[in-house]
Amino acid sequence: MTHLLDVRDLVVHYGTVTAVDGVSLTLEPGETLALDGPSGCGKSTTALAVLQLRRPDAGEVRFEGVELTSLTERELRPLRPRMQPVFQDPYGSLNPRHRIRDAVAEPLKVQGRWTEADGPTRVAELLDRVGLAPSYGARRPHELSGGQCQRAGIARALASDPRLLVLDEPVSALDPSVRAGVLNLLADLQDDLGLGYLFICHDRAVVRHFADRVVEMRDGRLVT
Ligand SMILES: Nc1ncnc2c1ncn2[C@@H]1O[C@H](COP(=O)(O)OP(=O)(O)OP(=O)(O)O)[C@@H](O)[C@H]1O
Repeated sequence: MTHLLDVRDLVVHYGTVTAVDGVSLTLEPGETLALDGPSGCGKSTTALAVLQLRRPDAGEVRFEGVELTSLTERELRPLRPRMQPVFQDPYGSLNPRHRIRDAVAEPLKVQGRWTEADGPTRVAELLDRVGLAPSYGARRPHELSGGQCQRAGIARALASDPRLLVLDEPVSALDPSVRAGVLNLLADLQDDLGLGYLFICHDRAVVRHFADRVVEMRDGRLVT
């Protein structure tokens, strides 16, 4: 059976520090797997290695059946849109000088899927899909609240038509009052689009509510 994501014996070193020490996990379409554990245990490094934003030192990452670690950057390029990150800091993931509509349009343009006839409509649809009124498209990130900005980041991720979202503490930096709204949005998107979520979070209540399965990490390893 081909999993959406199949990670085997992943190892990542930073110099003499072994941040990830033999992590194996699988994820199916439409499923949320939470990665929980204390600060410094290697959760973010696992996320980066899955996305091939940090190339692992050993192990395999199969995404939709394709083994990524042996691919060159050039070979990875067509696959990258299908696995999108959403990071903790909503402002950090958007260029502060770009209007929201341009940030959401950029993946479409880079991937050759932009036309003047259809592109603006697609951007408006994506903003609507994440609960942002069209007028937000003209704003820049600092003119949005943290929750609105995270929604814009999610719209930008969706512009690539991903199958997998790697969500690294996506609501931890948000005001508690807006967290539930963003989590509900993520749940709706998963229902509609069948996205797989690798969800990094150390808030037990959120994990219990949101995840289908939870794996716990300690000192670079999964504990069972
Ligand atoms: N760029 C880096 N260079 C050197 N060491 C790093 C780097 N990034 C992380 N580390 C180290 O690797 C280990 C795992 O860090 P990582 O950020 O993956 O953990 P984490 O579980 O995501 O922590 P947090 O919840 O605090 O984000 C830690 O010991 C950390 O100090």
